[in-house]
Amino acid sequence: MSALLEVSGVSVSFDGFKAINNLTFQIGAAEMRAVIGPNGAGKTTFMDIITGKTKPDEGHVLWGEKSISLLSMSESRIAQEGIGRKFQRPTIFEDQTVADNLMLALKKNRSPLAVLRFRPREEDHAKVADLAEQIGLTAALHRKSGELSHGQKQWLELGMLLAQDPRLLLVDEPAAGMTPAEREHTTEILVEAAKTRAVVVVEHDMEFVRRLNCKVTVLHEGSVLAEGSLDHVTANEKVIEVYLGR
Ligand SMILES: Nc1ncnc2c1ncn2[C@@H]1O[C@H](COP(=O)(O)OP(=O)(O)OP(=O)(O)O)[C@@H](O)[C@H]1O
Repeated sequence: MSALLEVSGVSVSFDGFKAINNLTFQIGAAEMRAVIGPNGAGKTTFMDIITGKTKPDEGHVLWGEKSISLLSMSESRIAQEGIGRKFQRPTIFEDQTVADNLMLALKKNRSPLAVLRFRPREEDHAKVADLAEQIGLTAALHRKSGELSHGQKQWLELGMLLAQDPRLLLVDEPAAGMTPAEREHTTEILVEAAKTRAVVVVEHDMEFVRRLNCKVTVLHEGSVLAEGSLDHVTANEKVIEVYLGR
């Protein structure tokens, strides 16, 4: 399987402190990956590098079939390439309905004039209905988004990201603050999404990671400490020492 994203030998320092240290990482075009690691391991910085927010001091970040470098691209250019990121805090339009939020997020020509002239067509309504189904919000389509529960808001934001049809979706702690039932539904959305795209989930909750049932990358001090199935990495002595705290 050829990689969709290939990170190699990447390092970045902040005031002399190496937050990412010779990091190597690959993900395929339709793959789910969990990234775990103790606080300060470099998980956020790793995602910042992929999305162009932070530029590394050295290394390569190659993207797609043509292995183009993401390093010289702006954040918005990288987003256009098909890399979507979900932060912990949802950024939905609370005064708008679920349907409106999804409609606004559809992949469209985003020039100001095009946005003003945008009149949804039948296919756009169908896409919105499809997305609502994927995130389990069909019954809430016409509710104001501000009235949704915490979990529902997170799903709506996932739906808005999926509306852009990213090839790689980066998700930061999707299960934080959710009830067990909400976590289960979140797992389903992500597992489904990873059938047709790459999904990287940064998560502290081991039960959640177990249910994702995917390869796990353990970061420590800015490098990959271990990689493999959850059982494989949690049996690793170094991982037990630094992460599981024994
Ligand atoms: N802009 C910055 N300036 C200085 N130091 C930074 C900066 N960004 C991150 N760091 C440091 O780099 C290290 C890695 O941070 P990062 O936030 O990537 O870790 P993390 O694995 O996401 O941690 P957490 O699980 O707590 O979110 C930390 O020691 C952090 O203090």
